[in-house]
Amino acid sequence: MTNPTTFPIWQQLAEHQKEVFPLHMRDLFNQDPQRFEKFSLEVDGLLLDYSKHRITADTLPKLFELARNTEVEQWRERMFNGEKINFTEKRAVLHTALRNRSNTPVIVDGKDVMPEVNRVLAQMRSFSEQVRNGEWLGYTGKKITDVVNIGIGGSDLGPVMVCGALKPYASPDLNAHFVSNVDGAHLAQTLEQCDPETTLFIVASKTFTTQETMTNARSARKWFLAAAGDEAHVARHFVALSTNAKAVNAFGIDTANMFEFWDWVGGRYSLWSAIGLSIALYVGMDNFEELLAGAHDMDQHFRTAPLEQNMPVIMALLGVWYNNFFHTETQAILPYDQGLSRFPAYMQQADMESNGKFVNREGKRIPYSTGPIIWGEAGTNGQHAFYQLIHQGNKLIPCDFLMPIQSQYAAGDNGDQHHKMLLANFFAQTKALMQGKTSLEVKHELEALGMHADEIRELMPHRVFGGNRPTSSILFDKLTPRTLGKLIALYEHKIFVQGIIWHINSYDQWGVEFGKQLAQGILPQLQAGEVATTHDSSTNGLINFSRRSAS
Ligand SMILES: O=P(O)(O)OC[C@H]1O[C@H](O)[C@H](O)[C@@H](O)[C@@H]1O
Repeated sequence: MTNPTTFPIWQQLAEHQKEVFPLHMRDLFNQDPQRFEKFSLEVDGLLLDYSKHRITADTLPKLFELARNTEVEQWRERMFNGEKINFTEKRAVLHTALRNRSNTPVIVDGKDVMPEVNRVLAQMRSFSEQVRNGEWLGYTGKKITDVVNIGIGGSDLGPVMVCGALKPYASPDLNAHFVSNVDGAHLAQTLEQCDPETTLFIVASKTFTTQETMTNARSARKWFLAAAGDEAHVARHFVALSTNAKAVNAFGIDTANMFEFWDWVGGRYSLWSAIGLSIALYVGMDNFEELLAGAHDMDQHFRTAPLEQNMPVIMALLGVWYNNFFHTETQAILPYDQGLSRFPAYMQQADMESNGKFVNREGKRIPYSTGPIIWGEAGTNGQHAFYQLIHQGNKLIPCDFLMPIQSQYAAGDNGDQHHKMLLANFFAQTKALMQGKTSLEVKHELEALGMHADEIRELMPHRVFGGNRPTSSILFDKLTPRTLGKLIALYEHKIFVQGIIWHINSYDQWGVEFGKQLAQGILPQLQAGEVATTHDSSTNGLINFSRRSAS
């Protein structure tokens, strides 16, 4: 069966939702003091508290049955074993091999990929160590002080997010910059901070054909050559991360300066590959390998734990519960950690590019909801912006709250206070979203302030909080490279499980191609300054308006 809604369990879940819907979590907590113990799980130092969800003891067993009916366990093995589960691109999906620290053979097309994976890791170690210890020098003999990663999408977001998160582990002698947008401002503002003599450019592109990256890389090369003069110096200042040796060569980067990866690494799953070179340079190869080790820990857990104790599976099923039975449309990711401020953006690509699909694996239009809209922002900032809607809007928004128990920073004498405040806000928000505030509580509160009864009556509806808003809390000791690796892999596997249940291919992204194709057609028209007549009237109108303004 390919349509999950045709399994009897789907219908049972829909019925069960009708029973659960009227229940309030506040009452569920009052009735069962063991709720936290029953609905929380600790794996390798990561705690997932899923007790603040609209579930009863009957909910997850039904969802596990759905997972079993849709063959999540079998598909999981297919992925780990290198089967070509990305069938529209005829590719295996093996980001797990990139961090396979136990080094067991992983076979693709009859060949073990591990020797190649290890070869590139060794190349990354050797290069990053040379740059960091000053053996690799710029063309005038100076040490590299700035690394500029030029890439976009999966060749940017992962390294940006990880470098932001692992800043406390970074070398103080090396700045990491990331240029992605084809808007010239991004490159120009970055180059203002760099000196051509001491800057290393990493051109990161799986395909090495992406318009934005190639344009930025060409402009960076021009900027560099304007100072360095001789083309021969390019070799010391430009390296490439790609699967496409031919295009790297054609661009003018010696393939000796190329760090390879393979077509079985999806762009949005590529930070574990050579695409992580900027991370290795910034925090050192030992820390990069710790990141891989953390992801490997999570891979082992995901692969071996029974569904009932499997953290990515539980997160995925809760997501399906809301998405398909409560018909929620979005999922917020709210890290209470400044270093993780790009984590929601990273997860946006990982999740939405993977599961934003409208046909199933047979190419049939899907009659049920697939991937959610992922969004979010670091706490506590978000609290002062959009949390109003989460608390009192009329949309149900499941939220993931994430936080390290210990900070990496002591902000002066007040250091501990900062972190305690952050924790207090985290706990308070999830509590408030769960329990809400009743009219009686509002009444007592306002009476205590000495407010007149008429005014209380008028204000009451505005000050009531419905609560019953679902949150997962993910706590961990400290945001170390290893923990970060686990966290990212946790979400990757959550996305995988949901894709299997929805019976879609989570590993292609044809939807991105269409806009790219059209842009390729419009660009020559803009360059030629032609009057546009061949498009719809809106597109013609916009192009022609831009011509007028440019002249
Ligand atoms: O690494 P590249 O080949 O330059 O691709 C960069 C990005 O481009 C595309 O638009 C894809 O949708 C992304 O998945 C990919 O990460």
